[in-house]
Amino acid sequence: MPSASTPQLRGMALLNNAHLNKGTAFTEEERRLYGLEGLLPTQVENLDRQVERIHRHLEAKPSNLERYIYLSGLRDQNETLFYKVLMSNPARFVPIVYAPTLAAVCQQFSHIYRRPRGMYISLDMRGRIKDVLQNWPMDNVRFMCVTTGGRILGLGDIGVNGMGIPIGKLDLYTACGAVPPDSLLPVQLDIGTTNSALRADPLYLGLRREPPPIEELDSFVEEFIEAVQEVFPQSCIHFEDWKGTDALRYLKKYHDRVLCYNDDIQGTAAVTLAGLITALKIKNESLTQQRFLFLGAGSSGIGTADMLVSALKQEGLSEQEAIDRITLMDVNGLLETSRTDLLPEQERFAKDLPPSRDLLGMIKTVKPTVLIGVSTAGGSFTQEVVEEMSKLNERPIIFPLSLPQKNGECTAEQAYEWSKGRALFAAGLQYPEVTYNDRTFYPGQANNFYIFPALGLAVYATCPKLITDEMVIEAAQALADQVDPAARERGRLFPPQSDILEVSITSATRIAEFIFDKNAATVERPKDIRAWIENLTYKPRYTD
Ligand SMILES: O=C([O-])CC(=O)C(=O)O
Ligand SMILES: [Mg+2]
Repeated sequence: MPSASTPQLRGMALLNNAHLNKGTAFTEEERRLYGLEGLLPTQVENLDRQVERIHRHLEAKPSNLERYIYLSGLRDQNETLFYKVLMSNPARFVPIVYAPTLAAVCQQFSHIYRRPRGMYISLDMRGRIKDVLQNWPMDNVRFMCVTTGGRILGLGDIGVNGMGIPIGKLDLYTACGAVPPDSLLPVQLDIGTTNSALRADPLYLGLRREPPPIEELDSFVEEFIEAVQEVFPQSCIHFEDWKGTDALRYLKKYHDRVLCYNDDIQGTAAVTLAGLITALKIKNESLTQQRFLFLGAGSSGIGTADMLVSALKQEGLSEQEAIDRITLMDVNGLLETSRTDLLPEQERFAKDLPPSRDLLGMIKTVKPTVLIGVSTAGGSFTQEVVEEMSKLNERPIIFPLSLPQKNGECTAEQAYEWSKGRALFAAGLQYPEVTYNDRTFYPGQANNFYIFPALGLAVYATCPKLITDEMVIEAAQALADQVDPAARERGRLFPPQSDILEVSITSATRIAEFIFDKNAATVERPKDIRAWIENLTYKPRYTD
């Protein structure tokens, strides 16, 4: 991709450069100047007219997967137009370039593959990762979204097919947070895959081997992290959709060493916390009055539980008091002290209770006010579970967060129906409004896209050396504070997606302020932080 110092491209080379191409929007003068005359139809159009045509193309497509493929092609032809389309209607396009369509995209990634995007760093490149990173044409990389594909959404290990996720997450940095796209680099660490069906697929694009033992993986990741520090010293490493144990281990290892962030741990935790803060404003209760039960104790479950402990401590509880409020169950049952399979991060939450695999029984024992699902066990919040929560609580807080839809612990309709309209509900995906007993309910989408684009924009602007949990909690607070009382009145837990850019800029301003207050920024504090941030944001428009 070109930078300011790139010599002016001409003719077909200019039309084939997605970064500089304007297509039919090249003016007559530009067409003369750059050898484009005769290469374009006569009409000179503006960006809005071009967007209109794209909308028509998209309408004619039979599925969101086809729309995704079409939009990826558009990005390869004309980046400005691609982002203009996305930003013209985020509520419509986020579900296409991101969840839920991304689940289908990732499952078929090797089959629908068209052109390379981002970087693929494989185990075979050990010892040379630094040289390989230097092949990337841009040197101002500020965010790398990195996956191994080890746990993509609720799809398990899908190896390099997971590359759809870093691409999609980074699209949202721009579409929802206006972070300039040329500062973003999607990365797939190809470590092989445990998925034998994929390895047997002749079209599969990754290494056909099992992932290496842990020590080997650790040294590969270490070489990668070190190489990033040298080649892109300003870049934040955004870990996404690694196998749960890897996610927890590497965040712990690197969070106070390099600028990094784990979206599944910290982002999911922050958006859940934001939803809780809003739900508690509706209930007029405090966080310290709650008891939390989690189904799922992987990276998202533990990450959210850890962040709750931090938030409860900020509200005055001791660490032990905070931990006592939180109970977790996973596929092997309750996290309790006799279990021998727990990670250190999980052991801290182990209860002195007998073993149990019975969610309903656990609800009766613990009497939670908040039930959170991060288990990928579709349908596990049964009617009995929701009814028991509703027996214990006037307004039960029920967040089935697992993705994709078939992995969700219950649907919005089920939660409202089984709780007789009393549940305060958020899911990982956006459900349409639900009408129950003549009342309309607005299910929230507790998705980390309310957090990472805003946090990313704040980090882009302030250049801190590390991302701390406190900054992430500030992001949650900033989000919750943007749900106004009238919206809360209608049971809404999150701001509308249609305003996502405005929401992200407001959050980013708050987070940046916080970073300056903590003396964690490495740039000078401006007088008007919001205006300064707005000035740094990417605007999809053609430049001369
Ligand atoms: O990608 C999403 O929509 C949420 C997420 O991080 C995950 O499920 O891993
Ligand atoms: Mg994720």
